Amino acid sequence: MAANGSSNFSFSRSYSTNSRLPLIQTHIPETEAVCHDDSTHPIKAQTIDELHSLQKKKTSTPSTPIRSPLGGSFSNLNDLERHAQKLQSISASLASLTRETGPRVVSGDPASKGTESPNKGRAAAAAAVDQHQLHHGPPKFNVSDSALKFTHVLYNLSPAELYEQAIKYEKGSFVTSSGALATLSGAKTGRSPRDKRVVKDETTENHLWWGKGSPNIEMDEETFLINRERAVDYLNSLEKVFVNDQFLNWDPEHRIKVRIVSARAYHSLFMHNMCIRPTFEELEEFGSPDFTIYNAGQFPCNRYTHYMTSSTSIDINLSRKEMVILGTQYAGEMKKGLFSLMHYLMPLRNILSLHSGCNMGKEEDVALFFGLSGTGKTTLSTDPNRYLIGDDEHCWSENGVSNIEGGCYAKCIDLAKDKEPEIWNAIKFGTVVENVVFDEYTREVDYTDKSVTENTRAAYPIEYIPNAKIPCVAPHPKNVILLACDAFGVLPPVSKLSLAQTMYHFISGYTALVAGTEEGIKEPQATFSACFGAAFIMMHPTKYAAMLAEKMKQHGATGWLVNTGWSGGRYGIGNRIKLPYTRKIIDAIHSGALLDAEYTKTDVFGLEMPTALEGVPSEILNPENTWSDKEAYKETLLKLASLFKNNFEVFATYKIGADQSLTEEILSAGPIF
Ligand SMILES: Nc1ncnc2c1ncn2[C@@H]1O[C@H](COP(=O)(O)OP(=O)(O)O)[C@@H](O)[C@H]1O
Ligand SMILES: C=C(OP(=O)(O)O)C(=O)O
Ligand SMILES: [Ca+2]
Ligand SMILES: [Mn+2]
Repeated sequence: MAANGSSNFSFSRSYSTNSRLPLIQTHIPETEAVCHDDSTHPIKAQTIDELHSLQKKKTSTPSTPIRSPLGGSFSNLNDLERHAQKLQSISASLASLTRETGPRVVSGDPASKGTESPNKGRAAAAAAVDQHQLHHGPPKFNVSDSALKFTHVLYNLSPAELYEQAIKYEKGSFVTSSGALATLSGAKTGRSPRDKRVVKDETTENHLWWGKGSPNIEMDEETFLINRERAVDYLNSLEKVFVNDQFLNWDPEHRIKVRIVSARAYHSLFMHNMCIRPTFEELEEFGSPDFTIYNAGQFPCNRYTHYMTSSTSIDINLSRKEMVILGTQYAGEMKKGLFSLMHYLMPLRNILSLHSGCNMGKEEDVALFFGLSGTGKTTLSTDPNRYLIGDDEHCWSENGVSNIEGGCYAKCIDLAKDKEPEIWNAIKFGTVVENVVFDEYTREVDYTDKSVTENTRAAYPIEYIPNAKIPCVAPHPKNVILLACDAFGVLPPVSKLSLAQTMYHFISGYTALVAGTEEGIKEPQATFSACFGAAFIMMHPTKYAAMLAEKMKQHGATGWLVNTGWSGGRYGIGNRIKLPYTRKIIDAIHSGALLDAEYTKTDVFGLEMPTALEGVPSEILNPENTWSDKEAYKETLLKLASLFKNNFEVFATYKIGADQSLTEEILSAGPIF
């Protein structure tokens, strides 16, 4: 038979996208009517089962040979021991803290009837591990039914295997026309910052930022354990769980080992993409994790539990090095939860954690892009003329900048191939697309469709961006770009900042978007989020600000404020600044051209705006010029200035850095009116 089939049938030429199925031409030319089989290979399999067993090739010699010690021989005892240890470590992660017995943890898909031996580098079951053997010796009392069951562990599966798991077992999983895995995150399509809890204990009480304005809503150790038990019980009640062992931070000196236990293939693939992927060898040597996430997102927390105010809870326990997720399946919680962890761990090592994108030019000039959600970190750090270091989370240490993650998480609402080709092309096999709508027949994604949510997302490994720099590390930054999407339309498209202004705007963390899709809301909603990521910081914002000031001074970095929002009037009257203009502005920052430009100073905010810039119409550089109603401009400007002022009041009483002078300088770098 002709392998490509083209000689004995062809698709009808009249096939159009309207007809659901192409017609098949069944007329076969006389000369080709006979099916010739030239193959000289005899069939190797004698049975269907045997045929199927031939389909999957073992990746390596059996370093992890058997499911049961009785099941066969093994060549390397050390390997076997290592894998037994790995399984014990996973079993320890899944152990209940209140019962002496738990389910027996075994590796592999329960559906594959024990015929598959795991690949090299994976945890294999040398034997099923009883949790009571690990922790408490033989059971004396308190035996529960769960001790009689098995929990199968699907450990660091490949994207292909995770696709199969998702499609087989998770409703709402589909392969899109570009090969991505489309999933639904359930009722929650964004993070739930009000449901985040942090355990307050002796260690964290004095170290963390608590109280008004802080993202760290307290809970006690006991409540954490109640929620942890709830999550562990839920996970153990399942036939199988997914376990990912991966890394955070590309700086090898400060690499953190994380384990993610989850119930969905979607979550496992998401983290596979977002964290740093270990090599087989690194996985063999992984040992026990530095931090563990229990994601039981399908299962709610109990509102009768102390400190709980809804069915959702995201709980961080820094002393136990654990995080528990209940009642939300939004995958971004895991990524941003780990980011919170880094905001605690890294400053302890005198390393600054940053909610920023980062890229590097050919001359090794490095830029950071700070900004709240939707302001352009991912879009602008993904630049065909520069090396991508990362789109969202970085560390700035003595060694320079390092990406915390191994992937990117791009917004995809209104994504267009011509405007953002790198991100568009990254949405292929292996990429998870969340909450997008697609054509039920062609499986082509409609990126303009907001039916499920406006926060549609794509998570892909960073190497899916062609000019990503691997390893994702870079020298000290030259430019620090603060992005604000100003829906009031009064901030200049770009301004050069003094160090004190950079600090003022960094601590303010301003952006203004238009609130959701609620009808009737025309007024922009100002958001102030300290350090452009108040939801993730663990200590007081001034701690991070002082570190940033110190580093910028030491390395001579220049601060910039870039408005990626409105021009020509506020939302409803003006328009969002065109992305190609913003890109030209960013180019001029990178090239150094803007450093030498001519500047004028704005009223109220005292921002230095360039008078001209290549590729951008000069009249838009001063926002006042773009407003036809000058009175409205002035009014809106003053309104925004007073919002800034009110927001900053709480910081006025804090000392920033070693002496009072920096604090005073920063205070006077705000709007004056
Ligand atoms: N002038 C502009 N600058 C940056 N982004 C813009 C601009 N105009 C429209 N956008 C859109 O705004 C969104 C920015 O989102 P993204 O880069 O994912 O933000 P972040 O990573 O900071 O959350 C993208 O969808 C992008 O296409
Ligand atoms: C994933 C997120 O990051 P960002 O919107 O900044 O890309 C988030 O805030 O949930
Ligand atoms: Ca309660
Ligand atoms: Mn982003």
